[in-house]
Amino acid sequence: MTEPLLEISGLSKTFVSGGRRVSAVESVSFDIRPGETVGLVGGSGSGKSTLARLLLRLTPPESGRIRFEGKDWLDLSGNALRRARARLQMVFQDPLAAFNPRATVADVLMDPLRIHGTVVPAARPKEVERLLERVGLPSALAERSVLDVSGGQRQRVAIARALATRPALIVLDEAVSALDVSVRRKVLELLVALQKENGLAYLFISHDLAVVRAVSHRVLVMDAGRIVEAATASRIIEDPQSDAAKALVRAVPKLESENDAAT
Ligand SMILES: Nc1ncnc2c1ncn2[C@@H]1O[C@H](COP(=O)(O)OP(=O)(O)OP(=O)(O)O)[C@@H](O)[C@H]1O
Repeated sequence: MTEPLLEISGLSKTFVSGGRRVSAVESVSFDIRPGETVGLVGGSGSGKSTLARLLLRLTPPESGRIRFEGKDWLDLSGNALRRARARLQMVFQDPLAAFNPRATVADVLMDPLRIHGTVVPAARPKEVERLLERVGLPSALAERSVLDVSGGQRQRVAIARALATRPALIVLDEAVSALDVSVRRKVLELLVALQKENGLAYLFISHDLAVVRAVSHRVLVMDAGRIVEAATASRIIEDPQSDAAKALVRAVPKLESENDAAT
């Protein structure tokens, strides 16, 4: 069996706010294999974004281990960390929050190429064109301001930026949640196609089980900081065990009728 790409064990994070302790992530353990999409679903406040932030090392855990591509991810620093970061990228719900609002699409894509030295400077404009093409955008978009493209195009630019450093894993945190149904479906199709081409793995985080079902090989259900259920999306939809999964399944028929309305 293939070695896991990412191995998380016993990961915990507590916040203290207003004198109250909140166990945002509690003893979370799971693996992701190369080329696999793991869906992470849960209601508001269940700990999904905190888990993503721990994974990206945007916040340190209290305890637990993360191994990524065979290395102790939490121990890496300096150049080794920079090299490893290229392999683990993230796409957020609102790419504008992560982009410089004065940037052009080309600037957004040039940044990671420069920071990670992915291609030599002379080859960067061509690489920008290639990245745009891979996410289904015309090369003419390169000179446009990031403020001047549609929400769907902007999310494709965010995916292209993540791809720029040739990652093995992309964490997508509510990455299609702000898009309308037909644009969302096209972006999901793009993610699946890119995975087939490149053997990418995804951690696909969403509050929406219907969206997670469309892309995930396996789904983890999170509730109050813990993983309370793990199975295929179809199994969870047909036979949810936990209260959290039951609540997420109840929300699915409504979304399916929205999808029908859009077709
Ligand atoms: N910086 C922080 N300080 C204090 N508490 C926090 C902080 N970040 C998250 N929390 C708390 O941790 C818990 C988990 O939050 P988190 O944002 O990870 O959940 P989520 O599943 O991503 O929710 P949502 O889908 O609403 O974003 C919540 O109770 C939240 O209030």
